[in-house]
Amino acid sequence: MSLDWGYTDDNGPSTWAEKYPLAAGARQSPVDIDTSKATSDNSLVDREIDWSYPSNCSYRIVNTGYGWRVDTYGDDTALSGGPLSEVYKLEQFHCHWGATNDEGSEHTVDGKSYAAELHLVHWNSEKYSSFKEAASQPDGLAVLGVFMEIGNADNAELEKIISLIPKIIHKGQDSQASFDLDFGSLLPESKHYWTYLGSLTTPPCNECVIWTVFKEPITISERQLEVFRSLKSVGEEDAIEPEEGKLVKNYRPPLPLGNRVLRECGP
Ligand SMILES: O=C(O)Cc1ccc(OCc2ccccc2)cc1
Ligand SMILES: [Zn+2]
Repeated sequence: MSLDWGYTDDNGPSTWAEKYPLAAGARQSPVDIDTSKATSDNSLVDREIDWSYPSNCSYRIVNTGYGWRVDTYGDDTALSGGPLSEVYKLEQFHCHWGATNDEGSEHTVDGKSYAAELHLVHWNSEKYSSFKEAASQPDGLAVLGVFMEIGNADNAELEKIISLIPKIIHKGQDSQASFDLDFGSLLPESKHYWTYLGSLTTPPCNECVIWTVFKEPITISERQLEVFRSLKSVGEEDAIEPEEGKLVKNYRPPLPLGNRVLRECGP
């Protein structure tokens, strides 16, 4: 069964616009962050970006066929300040990675890729009544992008998620877990970031995202990244060779920033 879209040569990012016309828009993500083009903006400093996530929450981790995704039940979550005019709720978070460690992030910085990129997806619950409705609005979603670089030590918070991946190797599998996830540990210490108006980085590529990409990466170990790459893009019932269907890459390369403003907060 051929997928509508994916990351292989015949259904990858260069083909998406055929079935998802928004993918050819002028406000697409990701972008290469050309640091020489970033402009400082005091309003970003005056209203520091702020988040609050519960320390203990129940989660569902699912293999979407394009990677793992943790669905949160965002009741007592909140993201505000910085480039945001309203309060946004956390809907889900997921990750993008590559086949080798010299690629994998979606955003790049002066042409440099990181090994992976974590996305925490929030929706504007002050203005809209659902995630779905928000995803059709220009200020509907706020995604925090966190670069991940290879380090010697395992990332302890990510390990709680990684320990569940063997239960969701095939597309469509999910696992319910209630673990004490400290989101703060999934974010870098520094709150310095770049921000710009963009889109979903996967079809339907809606141009509904206010992006905040942190400057400081977090670390992940090579072993942990290999666990991500062990996920499969096909269901358990799809009879394929063991090595086939492995999700070794699920990132979209950068699109032109065009005449969009790229702002930064912090050096
Ligand atoms: O990759 C990203 O972080 C962007 C992104 C964020 C949320 C997301 O949700 C799936 C989805 C959103 C709207 C409509 C259909 C599907 C899909 C992509
Ligand atoms: Zn993403």
